[in-house]
Amino acid sequence: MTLLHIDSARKRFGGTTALHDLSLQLQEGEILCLLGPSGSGKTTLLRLVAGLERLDGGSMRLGATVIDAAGGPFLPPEQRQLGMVFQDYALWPHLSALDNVALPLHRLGRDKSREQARAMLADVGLADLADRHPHALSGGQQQRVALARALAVRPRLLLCDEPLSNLDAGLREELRDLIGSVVREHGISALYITHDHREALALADRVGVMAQGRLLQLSSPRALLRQPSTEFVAHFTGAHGPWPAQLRAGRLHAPWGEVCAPPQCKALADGPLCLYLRTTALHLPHARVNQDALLWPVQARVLSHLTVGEHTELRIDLHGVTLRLPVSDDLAPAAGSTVSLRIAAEQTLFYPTMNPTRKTTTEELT
Ligand SMILES: Nc1ncnc2c1ncn2[C@@H]1O[C@H](COP(=O)(O)OP(=O)(O)OP(=O)(O)O)[C@@H](O)[C@H]1O
Repeated sequence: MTLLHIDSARKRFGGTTALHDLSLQLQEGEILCLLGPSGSGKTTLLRLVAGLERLDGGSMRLGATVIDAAGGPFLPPEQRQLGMVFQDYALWPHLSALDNVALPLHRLGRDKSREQARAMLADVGLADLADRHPHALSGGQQQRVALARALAVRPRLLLCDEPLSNLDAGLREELRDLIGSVVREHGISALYITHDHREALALADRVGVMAQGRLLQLSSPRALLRQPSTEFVAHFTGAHGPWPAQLRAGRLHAPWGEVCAPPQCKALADGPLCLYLRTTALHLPHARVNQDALLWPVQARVLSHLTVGEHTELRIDLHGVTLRLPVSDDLAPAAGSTVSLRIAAEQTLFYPTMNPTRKTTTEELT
């Protein structure tokens, strides 16, 4: 069942149009992540849903209730039954973790509200720190308190505005997984905004990619990875490229030579194309691959080795595009050497273009 209906939402700030007639629907129990670069309109959309801004065009419904319609009804934020988690935790500094979580439950009375707050703090792994004040908690712990506070009121919808962006990389993953599991356990729907595609892909049931106030694609993480609808979406969700290519009579002329065009080119007209790929489509010499797969042999130049946490990565130059490839420690060819790779052709992505050397930018989307 649909919980949140956003229908042709438009928002202007002076001469800037922050949202251009954006429509989407969020289902009950769904975690929907909005992903996009800075200025794409993510926060504006979240603030409109929260009731902190008003629509200039279109409408929004929460269940059967119209919460905002341009020139029509507007439901104040406090009547929308929403929970919110922000980047900066927004805890009361003079209250303990327990009292921060219990405060919005005050209608239940002191004992009951504290009992529920304690249970919620236990759900986010903070049972032992309930009596600490925010200044005595780490950033990650403060964000757990903020999450517990937002969920304690059993909101119909949880709104998260880049909740992990002030935390270190390791902690971000841990808290991302906690948010996902606690939100799902409580059966709550969430609208979650981020500019980190890994975060969105790991957490969401569906991801919406935004640029310049428009929704470019709304898909499951799997569909988004396999079939990004535009070059911009491919690039923004971590695909590498572009490599210029030419399609001619079932053959592909790529920088690494003339090869058999993969099935996904069938729908495309002959002519210049931009080719993108994810590192999962690149196989090292000894990697096991499906023998029936169409593989293109390529040579890449090793630029350097990087140690990323417990993993080693090779920085390679593949026909003019630099990318990082995870490798095992025992396979670490020297910088300056050449490494033979195979590209899983069926996992490559193609976009028609008039000028195969250009990179899509957000400006071009307007
Ligand atoms: N209160 C405001 N007054 C004027 N312009 C605004 C206001 N809020 C947002 N904008 C503009 O609207 C556009 C969308 O901004 P928004 O903050 O929604 O983007 P965002 O995707 O959330 O970016 P970020 O990731 O940097 O927060 C931007 O051009 C921004 O400058």
